[in-house]
Amino acid sequence: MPTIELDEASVRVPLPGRGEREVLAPTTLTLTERRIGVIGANGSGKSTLARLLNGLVRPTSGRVSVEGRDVVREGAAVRRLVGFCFTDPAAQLVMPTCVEDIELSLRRRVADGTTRRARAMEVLAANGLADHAHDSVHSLSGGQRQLLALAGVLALDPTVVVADEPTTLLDRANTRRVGDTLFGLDQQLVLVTHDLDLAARCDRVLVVDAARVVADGSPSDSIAHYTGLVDR
Ligand SMILES: Nc1ncnc2c1ncn2[C@@H]1O[C@H](COP(=O)(O)OP(=O)(O)OP(=O)(O)O)[C@@H](O)[C@H]1O
Repeated sequence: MPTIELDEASVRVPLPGRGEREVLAPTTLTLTERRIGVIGANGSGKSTLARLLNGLVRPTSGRVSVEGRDVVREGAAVRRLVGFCFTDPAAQLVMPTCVEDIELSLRRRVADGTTRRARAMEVLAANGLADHAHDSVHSLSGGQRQLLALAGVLALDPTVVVADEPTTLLDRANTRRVGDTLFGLDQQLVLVTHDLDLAARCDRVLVVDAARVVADGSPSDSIAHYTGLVDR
C-alpha cells in the first residue's frame, strides 16, 4: 500500500481582527493501511486532515507527503496520486450528462474524443450507471450522483482515494451501495465518516477531537474512544 506521511503538520487559519484559529494541531502520522477511517464530532478537524492529503488545504507548518511526494512542492503529482471525493457530489459534477462528466475527468488522460467516449462508457458500466450515460446529472438519485462522482475520481486511476463523508447525504440503501463500492476498491482508502458501521470496516481508525488526533488504532478501540467522548 502507499505511504502517507504527516510530519508535525498543522493548519492555522487567520480570523480577521481576532488572530488565528488552530484547525489542526501539529500532527505526525504514517498511514500505510489499506483502509483508514477518520471519525469525530462536527468541526473537530476531520475534513481539514483529509484535505491536507491532496493539497486542497496546505499545512501552515510541517510537511505532508504521499509516496514521498510533498503535497505543496509536488502538488500536481500528488493530485494525480490522490483522488478526492466530496460529501456533496454537486461539488464535482459540472457537465450536463453523466457520460460528459466522466469525459471531463478524462480530458487530460485521453486526447482522442472517440477513445475518451468509449473509456467513459466503460467507467459508467463498471459503476452500474451505463443506462444513465445520456441522462442529466440532475435526474440521478442522490446515491447515483455520489457513485457518478466517485466514478469520475476512479476514472483517473488514483493510487489513494480520500472520501470526505461520502454517505452523509444518502439513505441507508445508497449508503450501503457507496460503502460497498469504496470497500471494494483495490486502492488505499481514507474515509472520513460519521457512519460507525463504515468505520468498523476499516483497518485503522483515527479519532479527531478539537483539532487533534486523540485516538489511533483498531476500529473497535477507536470507536469506543469516540463514543466515550460523546457520552462524557
Ligand atoms: N478556512 C477556515 N477559516 C475559518 N475556520 C475554518 C477554516 N477551515 C476550517 N475551519 C474551522 O475549523 C474547524 C474544523 O473544520 P473541519 O471542516 O475540518 O471539521 P470536520 O471535523 O470535518 O467537521 P464536519 O464533521 O462538520 O464536517 C471548524 O470549526 C471550522 O469552522
